[in-house]
Amino acid sequence: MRVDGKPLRTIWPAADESRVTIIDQTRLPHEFVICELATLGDFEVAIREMKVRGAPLIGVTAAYGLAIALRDDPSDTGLAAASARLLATRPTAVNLAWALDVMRADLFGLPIAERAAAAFAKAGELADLDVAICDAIGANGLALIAKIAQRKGRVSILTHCNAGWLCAVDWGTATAPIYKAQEAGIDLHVYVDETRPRNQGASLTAWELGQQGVSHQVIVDNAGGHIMQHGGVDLVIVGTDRTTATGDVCNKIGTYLKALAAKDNGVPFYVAAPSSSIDFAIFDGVRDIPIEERSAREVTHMRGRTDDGRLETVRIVPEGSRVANPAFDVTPARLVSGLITERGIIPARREALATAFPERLVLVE
Ligand SMILES: CSC[C@@H](O)[C@@H](O)C(=O)COP(=O)(O)O
Repeated sequence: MRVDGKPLRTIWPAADESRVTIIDQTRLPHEFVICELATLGDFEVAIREMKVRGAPLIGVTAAYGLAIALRDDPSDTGLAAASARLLATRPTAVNLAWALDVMRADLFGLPIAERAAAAFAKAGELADLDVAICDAIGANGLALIAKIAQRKGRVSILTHCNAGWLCAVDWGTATAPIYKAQEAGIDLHVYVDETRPRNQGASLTAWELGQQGVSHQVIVDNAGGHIMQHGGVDLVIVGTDRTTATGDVCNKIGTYLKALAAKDNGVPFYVAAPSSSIDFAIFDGVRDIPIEERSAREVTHMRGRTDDGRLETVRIVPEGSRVANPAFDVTPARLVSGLITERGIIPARREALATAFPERLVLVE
């Protein structure tokens, strides 16, 4: 994608393999700041504090973090310890575990002296794979948008959180079909849920759609149902942090309410679901997906730029009020019209997932 007209990925390695560079997403949309990650600790902080966030990007970042850690200790113990530290940074998006599993499977059989270089190369492969997957999701999702465009002309899409190129390495998951439709000349409008408490919609999705020149409006999280009732939304596309073997979808808190509103209003609700987000070991998302509980401060405080240009954080909740801050919720498969995967659009059903991704099936049940 492009920032100020220049092509960019969200993460890129230094030529000497000593570090990687990321966009610090906690500074957007007010400041565009890049920073370097050179130690395992840097990677842990970047993921935990959400300088990088979004399921696919967390996975790729962890892969690079493992590669950097192996430069100091490439032994079996070093590999296991670094992997455990990275895995502990965030609990919900399964891409993190997936990327670390893929890395470990590749590295364990290798001579210790070769591991660090091999790990760096493998992390690069995972980054490229993510781009290819999102590109394919874009091509598959484009067909949905094109069909609506044929019927109606302008297509209005609602999205939640940031499942844009900032959540991945490039293209994004939910935004890939939107960017492909834009390239195809389809007239589009995107409603962007602000996505409290961290405002990934208002701060990140709106910023990136603006950079790409896509028509959009930020709406408060409670507005989507109203707009759907009045025929304003043709299609909902969201991302996923973990898709179960049965097609339940865990995504940013508030996604479930949008799915309910979509169902009640006959609006198709699609989930852009890369295979790296599928957890074939989980069958009941509501019961079994670990939901990250984040700090109360994300709810009690808001950060923004004042009219005279200062960045300020202010309290919006009374002192003394307690806070709950679950970061994700689960949308049951019955509310999902379809999963837009890199292998096509499939029903959110166990048989369809197993048929599309047979190599990912696990034997547990
Ligand atoms: C494709 S990444 C998942 C996204 O769909 C997004 O909605 C999301 O939940 C990201 O969560 P975040 O907490 O910002 O890492």
